[in-house]
Amino acid sequence: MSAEKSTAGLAGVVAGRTELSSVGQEGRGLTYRGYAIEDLAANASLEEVAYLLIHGHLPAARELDGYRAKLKSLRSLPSEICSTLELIPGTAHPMDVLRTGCSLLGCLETETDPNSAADQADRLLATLPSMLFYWYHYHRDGSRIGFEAPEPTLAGYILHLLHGSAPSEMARRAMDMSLILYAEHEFNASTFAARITTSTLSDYHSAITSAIGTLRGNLHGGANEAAMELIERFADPDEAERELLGMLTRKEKIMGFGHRVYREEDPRSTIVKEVARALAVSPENKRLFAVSERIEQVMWREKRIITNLDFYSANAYHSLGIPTPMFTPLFVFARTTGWSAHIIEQRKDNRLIRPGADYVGSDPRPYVPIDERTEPGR
Ligand SMILES: CC(=O)SCCNC(=O)CCNC(=O)[C@H](O)C(C)(C)COP(=O)(O)OP(=O)(O)OC[C@H]1O[C@@H](n2cnc3c(N)ncnc32)[C@H](O)[C@@H]1OP(=O)(O)O
Ligand SMILES: O=C([O-])CC(=O)C(=O)O
Repeated sequence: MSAEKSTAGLAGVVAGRTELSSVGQEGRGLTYRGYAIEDLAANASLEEVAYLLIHGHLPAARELDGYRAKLKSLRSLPSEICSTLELIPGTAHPMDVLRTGCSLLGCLETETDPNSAADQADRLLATLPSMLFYWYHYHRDGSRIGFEAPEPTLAGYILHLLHGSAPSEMARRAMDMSLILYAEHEFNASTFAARITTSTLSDYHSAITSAIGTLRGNLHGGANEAAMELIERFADPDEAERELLGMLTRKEKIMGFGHRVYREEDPRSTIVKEVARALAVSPENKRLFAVSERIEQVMWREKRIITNLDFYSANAYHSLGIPTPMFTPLFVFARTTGWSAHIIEQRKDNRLIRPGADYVGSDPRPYVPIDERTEPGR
């Protein structure tokens, strides 16, 4: 591999320091502030993880109760946001809705104290699901939903607002686990975008708006939606195998596979695969799970490329009845915790992030007056 290819996309370049997560030490493994992702996913809730990331320690029972109550009290939207959500077309992508909603919240509740990022994070975490589902229901059937669902957790609130009724315990737990898995991941592209914006001394909402826009693309958060679209294309595992081989021959990218840091295993994929397996109860979801397993087998056999978190998350979300265009917004709800913690960390020891570039353009040349110029190719 040429030196140019090896560092293209900043691959392998260490761009700063963080206490928030360790990713892929020796090609595998993930910890949030030293706690293994396996332990957090099995035992914690998103609120515990959010508190850990943003405030620095796992909350004691009283702290957790207070934190949950605070988030619950912050769910209502200002009327200006509701009116704007009504104006955004129902055909917009939900990621664009969240990007706009976050930006508008920054206009209405502008951050003036850089030490208030944790409070800004609480408000945004609490309101992002309200924004998405207000917009969704308004454009689906004209209803203006309220925000008083009696759900103490973010996981329950998301499912309740989407479906309009209390979720099952199994669904609530699956959503909580998924949010934990998606919460934080070191210097991924969207987090780095948030840190770059923060490094200019910009405000909290600008940093998160940058991050949402960066997460939207298919090479990053958008991959969970693209993975679902792929899985749904195939009637059965044999068709999936045949078509996949063709895609690989044509050098097409298979969404939900590969990772910049993990080479042997994305530990979150192993966890979410079991969540997806448990949720795949209906014949239709069992079929989609079998198709997914075959795609995984073929990718490993042919290319030695692993599933990343996005692949089986797609199956899990589909089984939970979540519309595919809402998959990446769920990633936003979760990653807002990690982004916020990174904004706080960046501010603690800030220096403008501004890398250099190798100039590969023209040699110096004289300016040509406009009446002496010709159009290229003419
Ligand atoms: C939560 C997340 O954001 S995780 C990432 C989600 N994104 C996806 O799932 C999109 C699909 N995956 C990809 O495009 C890539 O694997 C990325 C963007 C995640 C990582 O990109 P990079 O680190 O630049 O890829 P990397 O250098 O490891 O690629 C090595 C080789 O494997 C190939 N490869 C990597 N991923 C895939 C894939 N999903 N499908 C097919 N081939 C792949 C590359 O094309 C490259 O082949 P080449 O050497 O012949 O050019
Ligand atoms: O770390 C990355 O490159 C992508 C990411 O956000 C994740 O895997 O959660």
